[in-house]
Amino acid sequence: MEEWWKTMPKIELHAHLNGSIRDSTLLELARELGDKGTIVFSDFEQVILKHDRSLVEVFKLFDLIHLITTDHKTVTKITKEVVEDFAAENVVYLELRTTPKRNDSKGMSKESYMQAVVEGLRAVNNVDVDFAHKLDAEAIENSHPANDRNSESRRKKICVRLLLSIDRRESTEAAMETVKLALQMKDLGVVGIDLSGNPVIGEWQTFLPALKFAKEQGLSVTLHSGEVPNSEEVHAMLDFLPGRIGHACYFEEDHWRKLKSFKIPVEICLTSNIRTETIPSLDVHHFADLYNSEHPVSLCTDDMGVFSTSLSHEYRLAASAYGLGMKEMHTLARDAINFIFAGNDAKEELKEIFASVSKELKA
Ligand SMILES: CC(C)=CCNc1ncnc2c1ncn2[C@@H]1O[C@H](COP(=O)(O)O)[C@@H](O)[C@H]1O
Ligand SMILES: [Zn+2]
Repeated sequence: MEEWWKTMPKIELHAHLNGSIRDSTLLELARELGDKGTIVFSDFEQVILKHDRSLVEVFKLFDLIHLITTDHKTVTKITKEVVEDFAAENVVYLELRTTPKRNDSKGMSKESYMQAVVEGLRAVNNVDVDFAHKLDAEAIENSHPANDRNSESRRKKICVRLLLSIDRRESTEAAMETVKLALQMKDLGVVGIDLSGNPVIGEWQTFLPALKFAKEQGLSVTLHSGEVPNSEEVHAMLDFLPGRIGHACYFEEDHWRKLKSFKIPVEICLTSNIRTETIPSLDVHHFADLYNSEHPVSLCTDDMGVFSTSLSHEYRLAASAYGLGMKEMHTLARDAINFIFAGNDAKEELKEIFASVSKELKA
């Protein structure tokens, strides 16, 4: 029998596309590029197989990953696989984030990069993907004609929404371009903006105009916050009142007070924080205090490929580190519905899914 942390429905709110690639796919793509002479495969292989990476090494690995994922076909393939992997472990709602990238040598614009991502969502065929309400029925009908849908009435379903990330290396103009693209893509399941990238790079003031614009235009915003000590930036980020924040590792007393009084939900990435040594061990992780004070939190993977984890594994870790039982885990997973960025239809559907499992738990 599969373990309950795998079978229980889960919600993933903090997953970076290029950090979630299967090791096998990464190696396969690297080998192809090695054969072509674009990269030295053995260097790459060593970095992928290394597990105790420092913060600097993690961002080096991202640069390497970007070297091998910057053509449309690959972006489509990895998107498809990442969604399939989350669905396979019963993630019922996924907010997948990615940085739209321009790559002139491949004829790629930020927009065509995102089209390739959407292609990947359409290409998933072992699970139904709800990613855009307007296109939902049509997409499902095309990929599974009515006849075989009857025989597959118990197919799994995953609801996917997209967040476009602004990389901290980007200029105000580039950030603004990403926000405008997100607005254009609202009907394709884009619900918000993320600010991410190497936390020692870039200034809050650079991104603020684009983030403000996003908010004014009705997009939700989540921010990587407190990945390195930067008190002033954390205050500015909290004052911005984002829909959620990620990490909150180097928070001080004043920050916690503000976070709690503003009730800003926190995306918690246990393995990521331990691997990158932003938190020394699970027993001193801020999850415990936030959970005990009933502050809204959600367990997330961050980069399930880069950190060799899965959302099920994150739940198992939390269960054993903080002594939480099956019912508490179910409630924790369910309560994330309150701070997903998708609209009410998706929320209602998720409530039903979780309610039917609650009944089973009580039975
Ligand atoms: C090292 C450390 C503290 C890791 C915590 N986690 C992260 N913090 C900030 N940005 C990230 C993190 N993980 C992934 N990213 C961003 O997401 C990108 C990969 O996904 P994508 O290309 O946007 O599809 C990376 O290049 C990086 O810009
Ligand atoms: Zn992240």
